[in-house]
Amino acid sequence: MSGARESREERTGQENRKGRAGDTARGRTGGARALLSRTAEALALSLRAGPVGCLCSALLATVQGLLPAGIALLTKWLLDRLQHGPAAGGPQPLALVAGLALLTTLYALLPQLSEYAQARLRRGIVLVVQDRLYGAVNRFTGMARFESPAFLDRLRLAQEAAVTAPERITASLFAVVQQSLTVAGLITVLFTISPPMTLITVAAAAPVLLVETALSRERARMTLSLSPRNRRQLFYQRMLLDLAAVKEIRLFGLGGFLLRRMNDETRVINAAEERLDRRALLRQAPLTALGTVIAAGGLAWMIMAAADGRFTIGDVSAFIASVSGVQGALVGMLLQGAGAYQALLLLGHFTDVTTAGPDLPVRREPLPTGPLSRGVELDDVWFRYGDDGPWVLRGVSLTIPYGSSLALVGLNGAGKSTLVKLLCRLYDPVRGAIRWDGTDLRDMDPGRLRDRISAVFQDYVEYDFTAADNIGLGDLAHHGELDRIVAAARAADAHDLVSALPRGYATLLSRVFTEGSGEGEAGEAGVSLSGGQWQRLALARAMMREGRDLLILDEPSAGLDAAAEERVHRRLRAYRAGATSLLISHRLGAVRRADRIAVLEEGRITEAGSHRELMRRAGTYARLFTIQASGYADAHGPDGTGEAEEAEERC
Ligand SMILES: Nc1ncnc2c1ncn2[C@@H]1O[C@H](COP(=O)(O)OP(=O)(O)OP(=O)(O)O)[C@@H](O)[C@H]1O
Repeated sequence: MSGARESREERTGQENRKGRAGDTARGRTGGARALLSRTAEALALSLRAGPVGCLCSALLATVQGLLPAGIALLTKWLLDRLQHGPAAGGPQPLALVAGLALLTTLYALLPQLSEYAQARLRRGIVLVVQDRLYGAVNRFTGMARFESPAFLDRLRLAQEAAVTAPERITASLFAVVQQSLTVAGLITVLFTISPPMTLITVAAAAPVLLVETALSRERARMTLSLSPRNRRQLFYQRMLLDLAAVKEIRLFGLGGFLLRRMNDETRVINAAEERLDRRALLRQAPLTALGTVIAAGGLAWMIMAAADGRFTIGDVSAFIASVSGVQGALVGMLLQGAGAYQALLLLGHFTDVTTAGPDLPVRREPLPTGPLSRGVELDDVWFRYGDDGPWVLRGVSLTIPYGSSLALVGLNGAGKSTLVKLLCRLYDPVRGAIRWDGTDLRDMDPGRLRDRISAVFQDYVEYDFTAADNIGLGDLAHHGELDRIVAAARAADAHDLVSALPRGYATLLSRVFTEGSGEGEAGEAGVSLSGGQWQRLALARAMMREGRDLLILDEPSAGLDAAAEERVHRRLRAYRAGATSLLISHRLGAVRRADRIAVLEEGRITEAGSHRELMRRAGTYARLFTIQASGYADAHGPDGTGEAEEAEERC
């Protein structure tokens, strides 16, 4: 193996690894720098999502923050004026009453305005964040990350973060700004009255502040440690409501079992929360009492001083307003800060996903992917899903010459579908290479390569769209062309079944959505298809991709009845004639007419040749074929003897 090749293989291994796990190191820590950069990121996101909503929220927070100090000051002046008359100086009582009325009205109205501005901002953020997250996921060209439990876990957290975190961080920041201004304003008012009283006010708030700081850290830790349990709880919830699982859950009586497991998780979560709440109560109660004692002591001293004429009634009123105001604002700041801290940790997962590097290496200037003219070649391809996993493909060398059909046969788990994933460059080989007319797939743009391929995958998708959409999605450029959709349906033996649907090609195929439902309307239920009918639509979708260079059919007829299978394969043979194709099927009758048949056993090609050559060779293929053919022969005649040849023909 050449040095260049070795280093490419090393890189591929690393990329596959990176693809499976994602970039795990970044973003999940709660270090100060990471938190600061995430705060900046959340703010930038909010500004982008709704600059007006953001500025309005900031302005409202500033005004709301200063209002308590203003109200305390006006109240003090009013009381002083009432106590000492014009000698007290300052504005007229009526002006003070009017000022107080204005400020208290604002105090009542501004929260509603700021709720409106933040809801507007929230909607904008959801759109931007959704676009960013799913756009990033869509840019992953391979599928390793989608098959990695660690990355899927991260993706779920990122989804959660996308919905809540940026808005929570922004809202918390505004709230912290508002409460800081409240604290600063009240302390300034108090300081003008009495610097020692300012100290007493801060001292009264300090114990609660300390205990809340410790508790918010504990809460953040608990949320993180309970997150796997929360995810499992969600999994049980989903299972209990999942349409695909209903049959098994009912038949095997699994409902109670799943419910018990879900409740067990909830009990553990509840117990942990209960423990923390109890600790909070035990610590908060005495310290809150201590804070109150300090404040009460300060108040007693102030009243005595007021009796001596050193303070006015207005001073006493400002003191009472400030103590409760400062304490409330400080605790509020802490709670908001704790909420923001948790949201910032969660945002780390969102950042990880949206900034994850490419999962497969793509050349800066990919080589052109021309129309296939010579063929596709697998050269000593080795592949495994993880560095410590078993080899799934072990030195596979195969050629699909241009214009010919290759059938791949093998037992379950032999590696056939894996090979398909590699051909579509959803993974890269760990060793060896796959070449398209001599060009390594890794040197091509994956999008352009896939544009030249059509495929029916073993696990095809059932889209909750109309029948026409289900087929038209095969070629988005011609998605709305009914003639082409009908031609594809005919080629896949799906036209009659679609025509018989209540609204033909416009019928919605869904058990989840309803047809023709507008806002507030229930709409008609969509139509459900059988497995074999869905499979024919998947085939039609592949047929929609006219003029592609390589057709891959991975078990295209597994769910079809015998008559449909025969019709489909007849049409497929006509469709494949002259085209380059790879057919994978356990139904050996369907593969026998391929130009070449290769047998894959435990990741190795053990036999290759035409049907007749392989039957003469009497190896694995012949054995498997005979087993299947004899099944038909048994069914045909009472003793099954002398029927093999006839059965072979029928196969
Ligand atoms: N995402 C994955 N991660 C780890 N191992 C995998 C993954 N997908 C498949 N495998 C393993 O790779 C091996 C080959 O699987 P593959 O699906 O390619 O087999 P197959 O020949 O298509 O089988 P079948 O005939 O049952 O469809 C199996 O042992 C399987 O467990």
